[in-house]
Amino acid sequence: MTIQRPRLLLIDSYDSFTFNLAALCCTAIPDCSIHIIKNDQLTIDELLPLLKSFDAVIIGPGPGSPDLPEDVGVVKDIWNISERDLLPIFGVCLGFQSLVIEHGGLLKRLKVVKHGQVSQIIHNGSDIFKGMDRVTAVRYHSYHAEPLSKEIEPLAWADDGIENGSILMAGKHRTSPFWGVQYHPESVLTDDGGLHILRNFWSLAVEWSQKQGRCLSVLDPAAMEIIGPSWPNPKPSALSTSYTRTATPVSTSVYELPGANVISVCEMLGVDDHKSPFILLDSAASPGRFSIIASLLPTSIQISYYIGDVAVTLKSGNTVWHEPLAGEDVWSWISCFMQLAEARDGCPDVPFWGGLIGTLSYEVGVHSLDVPLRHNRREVNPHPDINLVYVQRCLILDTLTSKVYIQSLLPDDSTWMNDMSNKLKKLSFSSLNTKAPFNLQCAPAQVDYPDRTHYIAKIESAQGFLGSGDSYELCLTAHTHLSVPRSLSTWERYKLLRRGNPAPYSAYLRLHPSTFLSSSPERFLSYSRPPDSLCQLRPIKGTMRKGPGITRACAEEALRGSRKEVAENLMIVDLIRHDLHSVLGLNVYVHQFCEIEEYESVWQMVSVIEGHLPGGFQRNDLGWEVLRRSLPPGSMTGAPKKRSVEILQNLEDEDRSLYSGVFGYWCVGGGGDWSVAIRSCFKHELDNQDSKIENWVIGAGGAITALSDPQAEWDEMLLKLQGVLSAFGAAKPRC
Ligand SMILES: C=C(O[C@@H]1C=C(C(=O)O)C=C[C@H]1O)C(=O)O
Ligand SMILES: NC(=O)CC[C@H](N)C(=O)O
Repeated sequence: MTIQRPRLLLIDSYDSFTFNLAALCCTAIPDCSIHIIKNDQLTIDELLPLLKSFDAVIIGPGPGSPDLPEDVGVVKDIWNISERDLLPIFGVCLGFQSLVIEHGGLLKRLKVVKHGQVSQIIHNGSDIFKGMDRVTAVRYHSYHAEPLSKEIEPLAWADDGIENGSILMAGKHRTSPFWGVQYHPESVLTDDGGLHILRNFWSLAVEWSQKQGRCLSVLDPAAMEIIGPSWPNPKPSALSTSYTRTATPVSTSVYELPGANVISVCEMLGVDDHKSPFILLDSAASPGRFSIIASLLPTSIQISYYIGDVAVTLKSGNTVWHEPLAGEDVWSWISCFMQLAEARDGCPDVPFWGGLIGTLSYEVGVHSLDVPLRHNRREVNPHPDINLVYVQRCLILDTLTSKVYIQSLLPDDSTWMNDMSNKLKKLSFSSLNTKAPFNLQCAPAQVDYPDRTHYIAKIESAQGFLGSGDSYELCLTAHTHLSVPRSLSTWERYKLLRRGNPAPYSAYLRLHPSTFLSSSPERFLSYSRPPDSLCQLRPIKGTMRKGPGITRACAEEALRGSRKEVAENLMIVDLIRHDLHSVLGLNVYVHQFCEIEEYESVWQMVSVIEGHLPGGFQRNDLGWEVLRRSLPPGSMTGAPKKRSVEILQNLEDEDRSLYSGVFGYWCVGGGGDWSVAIRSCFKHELDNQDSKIENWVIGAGGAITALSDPQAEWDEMLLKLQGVLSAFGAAKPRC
């Protein structure tokens, strides 16, 4: 006799914590398989026959109200299934609210909403709380449900004191096998209230099913077709596995060059030739370590793509051609390109051997969430959404060991490599220290700041969406436009930015038709080379100005000690865990939670979330798949991501474009590193022509929560602008 694995169905209401819940279920119920569907994927009539093949249903959290069919979809109907279709169901937050109100309860708004707040849960130690003592749990809700009939039996409460009084935190149906919790069992800061509750639910569910003599039907292929495979389910490689390829060998030579600095190497490689593209990913401050400088050939292939195009545009020298996507998406096209470019035998000490480097716009992520883009965007935003160059020769500077690596993917490239090594040896590094003064006169820019009244009105309107349960946190941003006399080259401008605001993820990317300068402190996603790839994300939430007397201890008290700041960070940590779990399955953990890190002009509160790609996976594009499924960066949207992005599309006045997208690389060895495009500026080449003025854009913003003070958020936005404005000789904005 074969023993059937427990089979769960998770109904997702477009939340950003769903895969955390799936991971918790899989930990609580060993060897279970879990299928995830969206709440609007099937009608109740389509769903009913499928339920016979499941042991239990989990109904996840989500934005909006359990009263609105467009927010809860099929969840509204599931509580009314007939006696003979009954099966155990567990609802979380929106799912729990729905359970209560569909059984005669009342939905109310909290006077003080709870987003990312930890509460003590008061319970009587019975039923799903059996064997549990003190429970602290994280809450993300604007509504709460009050049972009015005897059908729902309360099981737990939180005491919100004068804010909201006593709020129902858990309950069960008196006769049907339905349970639910208002808090989030899957949050990283929920303790025993997570795993233990789900284990108890499962015991009660099994007990109920045995009593009823409930037998599971097989999940036939037709049903599998409808609900899809179980999670996790990494997409198969975009390239047919029957294709055999020989990986390109990487040639490397290594030199110890104490004092080697990025600026002089770039100048040696011809950065001053402004007609040609140039690529520098610059670790200009800790914790950055390696700086990557491409040595592009006149024929280096540039790949660009605008959302909506049916082909990718390639350019090599003066030749431009288009490769049709042929029904695939651009992600798969790039994935195939990189699988064909796979390389081997590079130096294991360096993260990049060659590969694609460039930018992905914020709207690439918006589009992949299926959120509509602005209609006229191509007329007003001329920057490509994807803009990458294929780097076959590069120099890597290791700031820790002072080693310089010369690398080439081209066959028989020893002449170039020898030439490089001779040139490097001739550079007198000591005299070119980057801190040495250089005399750049920067004519002041004319700065068109966002309008304060307008921005504050938007903050208030964002807070309206937090009150209505549509979002738990919204990262609101705006562009500042600069008109600058054309007195400095973009490279000189970068040197000013780097000196004023050295950052771990600095960059100078001159990639026709866009020029992008970055002093970003935020890594989005890095993935090391397979096999045994490690994915790491480092979201930042919590920003404090540095200044006299503002020590690390002050920053720790103001950021780590603040309920508001920790809640903002926690929400993004939970969201990023979900993004990572979505592709990687169970192996995701929080490596660092809310640590204070020091940057040139600000203190930042940073968390680190890591995950392993499934063991034995030899594919070199799984990191790319994580990137595809995780954009836009959660720290730049808020949670739940999809609804928050929809709201922001309406609240913000223009495309974010390169700002708050990502920039970085995908190495031919399979690793990658992408940073969040913040504390950066960009301009379009069209602008480079005859006018004496050039136009730059700087984006800035911050996370708005229910606890935000609009004036303080405006000041924080100006603070983030400041580091970049210093490279434009612009007057300090008034805070
Ligand atoms: C929105 C920006 O930064 C984001 C918001 C932060 C915050 O709210 O503290 C911190 C880093 C970024 O994730 C920006 O720099 O423009
Ligand atoms: N996390 C949730 O499911 C939230 C439910 C609902 N949107 C609320 O805000 O109350």
